[in-house]
Amino acid sequence: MYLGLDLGTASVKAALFDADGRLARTVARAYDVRAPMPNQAESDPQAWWIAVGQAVRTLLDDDAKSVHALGLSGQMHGVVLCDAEGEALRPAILWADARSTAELRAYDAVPDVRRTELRNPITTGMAGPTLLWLRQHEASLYGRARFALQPKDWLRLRLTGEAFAEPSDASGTLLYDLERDTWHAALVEALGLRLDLLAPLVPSSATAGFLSSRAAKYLGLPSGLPVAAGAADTAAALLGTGITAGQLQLTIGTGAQVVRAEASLPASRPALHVFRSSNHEGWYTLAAVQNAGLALEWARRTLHLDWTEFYEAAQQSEPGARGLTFLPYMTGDRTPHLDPQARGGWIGAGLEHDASHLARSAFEGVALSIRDAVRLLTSSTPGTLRLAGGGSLHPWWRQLLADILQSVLEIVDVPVASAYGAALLAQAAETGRGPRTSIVSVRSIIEPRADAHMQALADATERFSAAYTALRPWFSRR
Ligand SMILES: Nc1ncnc2c1ncn2[C@@H]1O[C@H](COP(=O)(O)OP(=O)(O)O)[C@@H](O)[C@H]1O
Ligand SMILES: O=C(CO)[C@@H](O)[C@H](O)COP(=O)(O)O
Repeated sequence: MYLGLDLGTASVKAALFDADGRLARTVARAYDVRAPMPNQAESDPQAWWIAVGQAVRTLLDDDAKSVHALGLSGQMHGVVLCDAEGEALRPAILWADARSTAELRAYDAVPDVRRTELRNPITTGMAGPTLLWLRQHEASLYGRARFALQPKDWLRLRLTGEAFAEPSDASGTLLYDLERDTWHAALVEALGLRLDLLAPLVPSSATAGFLSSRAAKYLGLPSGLPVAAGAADTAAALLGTGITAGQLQLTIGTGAQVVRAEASLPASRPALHVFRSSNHEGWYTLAAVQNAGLALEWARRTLHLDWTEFYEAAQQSEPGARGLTFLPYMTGDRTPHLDPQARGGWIGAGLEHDASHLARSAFEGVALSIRDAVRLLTSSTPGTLRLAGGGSLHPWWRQLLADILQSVLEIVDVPVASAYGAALLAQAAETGRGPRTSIVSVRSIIEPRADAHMQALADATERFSAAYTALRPWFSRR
């Protein structure tokens, strides 16, 4: 058996797969994302550690002795500032954090050629700008830290006692040279950041340490098991769902990611990311929707509804939510607007609206934001997208997505694609043979409808775009 651990933004997913790639069981444990100040998003790594322990111990049952190796995947871009043993010096600063707006200017001073080698827009929430913020605002912690790690690399340090990074997460830090496929030492130096904070790089499918006796006891596993370097959650999901060059995937979790796997290193395009995949040679272009499950969760909590009630309320409203618009930009927007100052909320509420319209417009707003990302990535309406992620499971929501995207959605039979990708990397690390091809198959297909309610959705689309355009100057003055 192979254990895949996906350290997501909202929860950790632990999943056990047999050597043929069949899912045996999966367990999730949630933790909090906090905003101590406006524009911030943090999580406590100790809460991650507790959730990992609970999830793995619950998952294992009697299978502990049959586990051959572990692999990790995790939320991208964030920073855990820690000591040599992985003791976090402060809460992790996450991808959804926009505190580093002023620090983005430091990248302007870097010669263009180096910026091009990053192949990515300069945005808040990425490790580079976050480290610039930490150097400026928490200089003593910054000076004292031994490592600045991405979340799953921090988890691996806690599991093995060794610190490593790997290309799929490192390429999402704005400190990585996509052309030479290594840390961008010259850029790190030009920014005045500490290169020694970045861990040595190994391939995603390499063994990057062995389970320490302390961690083994904590998880209920044998000590000495190989732990694969693993991959960023999006890269792991691509491996898990078996997407190949040219195919498109939509993952919906806390954020949503629209991804096209690429056979060669793509040129950079405004408001789109280019990251390394988990293969030795492979990349993907990513349109990043900053607020998906995160915005729905916010709306649901604000309306004091549980998920079942939230879906029921939304289905009681007519399409278009009787003219109500919801902007989901709770933590700013990446694709397409690259606007960390943007914010969310309901616009156009009148006495004719009730909770059902508020709920329906929240789902429509998130779907329309995903539509914007899809359009920017593909410049058209894509025929088919493969769907993954814990925020994409409800049948009514899937149909609404297909209708708003006007694309066919393929539903695969592995609910935890990133954890599956992590387990495939664990198997590759143990066998030394490179990741096996995913065995997932398409279980069902959601066809977009083209009936009467499409006019209401078309009107909602127009209102949604106009609302952001009208509000952009107001957001920038906030
Ligand atoms: N029934 C649901 N419908 C839509 N979104 C949901 C539902 N339940 C949870 N979510 C949202 O989906 C996200 C969890 O999905 P998951 O793939 O586990 O995310 P992550 O990898 O970010 O932890 C959370 O942001 C949560 O608010
Ligand atoms: O920000 C990105 C990609 O740019 C995400 O891949 C994050 O890593 C969040 O993932 P989820 O927690 O939403 O799955």
